[in-house]
Amino acid sequence: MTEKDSIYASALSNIADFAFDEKVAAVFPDMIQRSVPGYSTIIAMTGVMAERYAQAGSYCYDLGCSLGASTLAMAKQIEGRNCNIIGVDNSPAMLEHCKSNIADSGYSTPVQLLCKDLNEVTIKNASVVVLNFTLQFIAIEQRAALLSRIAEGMNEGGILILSEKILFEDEHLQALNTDLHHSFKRANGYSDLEISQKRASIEKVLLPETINTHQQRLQQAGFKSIDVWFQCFNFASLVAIK
Ligand SMILES: Nc1ncnc2c1ncn2[C@@H]1O[C@H](C[S@+](CC[C@H]([NH3+])C(=O)[O-])CC(=O)[O-])[C@@H](O)[C@H]1O
Ligand SMILES: O=C(O)C(=O)Cc1ccccc1
Repeated sequence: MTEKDSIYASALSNIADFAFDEKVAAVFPDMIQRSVPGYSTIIAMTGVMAERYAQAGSYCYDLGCSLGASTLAMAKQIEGRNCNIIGVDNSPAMLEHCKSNIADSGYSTPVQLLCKDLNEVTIKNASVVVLNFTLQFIAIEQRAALLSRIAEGMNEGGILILSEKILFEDEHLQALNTDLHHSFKRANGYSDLEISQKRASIEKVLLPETINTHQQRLQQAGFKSIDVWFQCFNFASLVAIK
């Protein structure tokens, strides 16, 4: 079973920038479940959408696959469909845990894991591409080029699933949703100290944008039909069809 996240439970004299190291990898399922409202729904529906859009003989990409949650949801739903899943992450610690999760799962869908930066990954013959809470960690000025490369590597009729922490243009809504997110974390057992120390550690590395910015960028990248299919407080998921 997964360990409990207590990384920010005691007062730290120096709060380092958040990194996907072994300490995080060991507690990641607990951390993300207790930190992202709607996480399990987004993962399960990623599988459901993959089932609908996966084209025979194509690739399904899980970009920023972490411990493989979205990969496994897809692997389950597309068994016997002659598709390959490619999971990519640039954290060796996360990918080690991912590898054993895939090995333990027993689904027949072939999965290949790559330890690579997303900017160096070739996307080709893709019918499903998943960016679940990953684009937010990519430098803002690199996001448009990455999405254009993804669109180029996708087949007509393919789907991109983009899940992100989001910002609000309206400052009242921004304050409200940040507050509701913190209440959600408190309800899941995180203390005020844990919430504020984690907030400081992700401040410079997790850079959210508005839904509007995401939609415009997806359109510019070449996607045709774009919609928000899920939102809970300051977390949202979009679909974009090529
Ligand atoms: N440049 C990069 N190249 C490759 N990987 C990267 C890069 N930057 C960050 N990552 C990887 O993106 C993942 C983001 S977590 C995704 C959760 C998963 N999708 C899930 O649905 O369970 C989201 C979160 O922790 O909020 C981490 O594993 C990083 O190592
Ligand atoms: O914990 C938070 O406040 C978040 O915004 C979500 C999150 C989840 C896992 C790693 C980094 C950020």
